[in-house]
Amino acid sequence: MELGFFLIVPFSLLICYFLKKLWLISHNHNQNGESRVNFPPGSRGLLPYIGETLHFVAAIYSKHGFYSFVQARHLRYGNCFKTHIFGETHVFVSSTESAKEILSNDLGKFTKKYIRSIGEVIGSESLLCASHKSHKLIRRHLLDLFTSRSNADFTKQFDELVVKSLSKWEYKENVVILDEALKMSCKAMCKMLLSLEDENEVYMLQNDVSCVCQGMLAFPLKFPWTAFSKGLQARNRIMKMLEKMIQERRARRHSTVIHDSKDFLQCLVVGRECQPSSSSDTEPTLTDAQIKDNILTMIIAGQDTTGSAMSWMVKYLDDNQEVLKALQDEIHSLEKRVTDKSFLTLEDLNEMIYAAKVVKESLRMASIVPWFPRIALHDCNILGYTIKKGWNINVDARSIHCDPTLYRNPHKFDPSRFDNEAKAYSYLAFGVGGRTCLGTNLARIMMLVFLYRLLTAYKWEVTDPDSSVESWALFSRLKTGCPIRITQVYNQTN
Ligand code: HEM
Repeated sequence: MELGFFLIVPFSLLICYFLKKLWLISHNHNQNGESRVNFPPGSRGLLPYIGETLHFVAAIYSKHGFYSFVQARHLRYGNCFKTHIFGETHVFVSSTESAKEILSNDLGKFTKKYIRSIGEVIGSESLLCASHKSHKLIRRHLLDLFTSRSNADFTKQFDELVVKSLSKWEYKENVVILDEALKMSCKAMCKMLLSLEDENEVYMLQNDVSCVCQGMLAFPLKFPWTAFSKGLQARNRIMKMLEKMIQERRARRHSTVIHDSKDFLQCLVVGRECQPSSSSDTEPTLTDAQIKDNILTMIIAGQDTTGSAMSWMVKYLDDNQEVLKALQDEIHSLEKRVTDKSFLTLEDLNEMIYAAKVVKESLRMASIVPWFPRIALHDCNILGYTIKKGWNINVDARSIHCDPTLYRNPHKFDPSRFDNEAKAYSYLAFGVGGRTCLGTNLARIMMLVFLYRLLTAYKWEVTDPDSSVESWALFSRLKTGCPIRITQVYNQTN
């Protein structure tokens, strides 16, 4: 009787298995129960909702960070694969053709999508989360602020700030580039957006922004001790501060006292009086909620990315002394021409031809924003595979940046590869299309000014070469933060 039972169970399971297979074949479905159309390769995991979520979370905590999850599957399946995480299907694509189709989005087949916790913490009116229609309006208003005049003002402001910050290193031996770069980029954003300069206020805002960033990545659990709740609380404090500032700006508008702060907030509050507007006169101005959410968005988008990029750049230069030498030669010859002036100008930066390539190559190698999330609005076909409406489709910028058919010897740090124009859609450090980074020029300015001042003020060497990445970070960040040992450079003028 017992033996019979032990034979019947596996036998029945076997029969069930074959029946299911027969059913799937007759109904034109594959083993996962999907219709036999050509879906991208990849695994949906063993359990329905969980899918490959646990693998993804394990990658987040690994030495190589969350991107290692994508990288492993890219190696296994190629330029297009699918996975199932947090109950949703995600497709990753990494060819220039697919990047063009998705990012240019000429046919309106895709839209941007962020997970719920991101939307709640950064705000539903943020450029990152707003509906297609609102996004267009907000983006047009913000674009008006990034003029050549504001770039020129920003160059001077940022240079002043870097000179001041670097002078404080004089009595230090060791400096962590990421910490210093985050402070500098946060101060720069506060000044440009809000004319906020008070050290304490900037410090408090930086802490709140960091809580918001952590909340954006956290599980949306609203208990007082969770990162998500802390992110929301920090957001509320920032919103209150911005509300107060907006009221002050409105009051100033009617006052007879002349104020010279023409920061971004002022321009957005006062509207087209301040802007040589390209947006039509009939276009609605932004609501307070839109202004507040997008000031917060710009602080986050501008601070963390640029801070991380600077620390990667210093690490790559330290790892590649011959590049550092060529860069030093360029900067020292420029230094001879600019020493008489107090601060760098945009024209000076335009002369930093090799340095600009160093910046570009650092951003390619680091791929600070490793993939760009979108969602398919209709069933469609990408690289010969069927993509279902509602699936997440991510353009894997990092794989494109490391594709040996696009970049020879892609893991070598070689700025001179940009002597020639890169192939269309192969360089995605700032994205492409209607969602391209608004701060591309600002980021370049910050990185060039920082390079110039670092190389002319100090000699340095990285003291911890570890290239592990931080586990829970919004953007790709070095875990060590890139610590350096510095010695001051004394030139003839000292
Ligand atoms: C090295 C520094 C930076 C990098 C690598 C970077 C990268 C990017 C990328 C890749 C995107 C597009 C993402 C997508 O298409 O899904 C983006 C969007 C954006 N970036 Fe940056 N960024 C940097 C600095 C800045 C700065 C300084 C600002 C300052 C305002 C800024 C503001 C924005 C905004 C507002 C968006 C959203 C644009 C939209 O959705 O229409 N970024 N950035």
